[in-house]
Amino acid sequence: MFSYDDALALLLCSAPVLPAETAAIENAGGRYLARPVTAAIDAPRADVSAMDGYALRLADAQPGRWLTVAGEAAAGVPLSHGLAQGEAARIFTGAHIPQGADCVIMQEYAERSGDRVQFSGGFGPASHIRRKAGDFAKGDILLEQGQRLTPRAMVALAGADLAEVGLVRQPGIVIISTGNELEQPGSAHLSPHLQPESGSYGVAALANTCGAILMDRMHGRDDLEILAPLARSGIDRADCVVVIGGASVGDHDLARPMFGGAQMDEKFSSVAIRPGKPVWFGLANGIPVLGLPGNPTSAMVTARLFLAPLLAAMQGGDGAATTRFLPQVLCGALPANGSRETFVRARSTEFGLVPAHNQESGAQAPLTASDWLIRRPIGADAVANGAIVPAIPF
Ligand SMILES: Nc1nc2c(c(=O)[nH]1)N[C@H]1C(S)=C(S)[C@@H](COP(=O)(O)OP(=O)(O)OC[C@H]3O[C@@H](n4cnc5c(N)ncnc54)[C@H](O)[C@@H]3O)O[C@H]1N2
Ligand code: MOO
Repeated sequence: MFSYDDALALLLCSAPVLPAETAAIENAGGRYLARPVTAAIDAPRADVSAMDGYALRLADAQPGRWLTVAGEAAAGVPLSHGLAQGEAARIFTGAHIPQGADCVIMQEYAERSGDRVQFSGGFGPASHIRRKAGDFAKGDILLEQGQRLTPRAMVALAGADLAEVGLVRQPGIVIISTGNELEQPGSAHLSPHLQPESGSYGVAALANTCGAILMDRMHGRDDLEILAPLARSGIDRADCVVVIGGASVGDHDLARPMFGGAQMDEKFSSVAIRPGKPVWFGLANGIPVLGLPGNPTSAMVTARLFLAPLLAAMQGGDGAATTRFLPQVLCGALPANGSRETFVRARSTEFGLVPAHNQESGAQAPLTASDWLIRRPIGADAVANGAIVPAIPF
């Protein structure tokens, strides 16, 4: 059996990176950069005011000294001339600093009388001037290749004055669920032997947050003659295929046999984790195929542990970074761990992470509130309330 770290490393080094394309920045949010982003302009473009007030020479600024207001500078509408000694310009946030001025005094300190102004304070130390290129300079690399365009990064991208950007193509995924007992949500009530196929809905939503596009969701009964064509259709169309269920060792577990017609290069099957031990991964005709255990909690945990990094890596991102465990405060206690690494479902609160009472791998309800996974190493000692534990958002 593989350890989680070894299985993840195998998956990441065999993940094919998809080709690049150019896209309008409107559609770039959440996607991965195929090339670094270089600023086309300075920001700010010139020295600009950070406040509404008056621009002047600091040497002229003394309490009670009247200066002549020589005009107005607003954002986008600069003063057409420089400032002479003894002059001030009315200025607004974002306006270019007039030539000759070296500070801005906030209007709260100003007393205005006709075209004269004097100040009661505000003479420093802040000059309230944002310097030309103080944020970034033309030619600076603002975003690296492989970086994901977060909402925050989108500001810098647009601020760099770029209309288009080089991105890695989004992976199209096909999800295949298996099982005679499963029926589309909304129909399971028709028979006591049916239950809703829930796993694919969670996995599809997770894949979506990872930048993938759901091409198709297919379901097949536990019959190789039904499942093999679904597998074929998946690897013929998709960049990545996810199979849910049929991963274990039972007579009806056909997730791997269904790819029998393809050239299957299996990288791992069975990982020493709980939940999710039967998770498996391989390349079928070169297409990544991830097999998730059918139990809904197991499917979601393994999707988070393997599908999220896989999709990041396929988009040229840092797959390992998606599962970087962070120190978190435990709110509650956890027992000693056994011979498989355990990923405990927990809920974040202001006091720390509270483990869910129900840690069953077949559970569905605890998933609604469990927004973190706590990692428990093999053989770990029991931990008490307040301990620092490694965890990732779930
Ligand atoms: N003899 C052994 N039996 C089992 C082992 C083992 O090592 N030896 N492993 C257990 C573990 S761990 C898991 S996890 C399960 C997972 O097995 P499968 O991937 O084959 O899952 P299924 O048997 O297809 O289904 C398990 C369970 O989950 C329900 N299910 C399946 N798919 C979905 C779906 N898309 N949506 C909602 N629910 C789903 C299914 O109805 C079953 O109840 O195997 C253990 N057995
Ligand atoms: O993945 Mo199974 O997770 O332990 O029920």
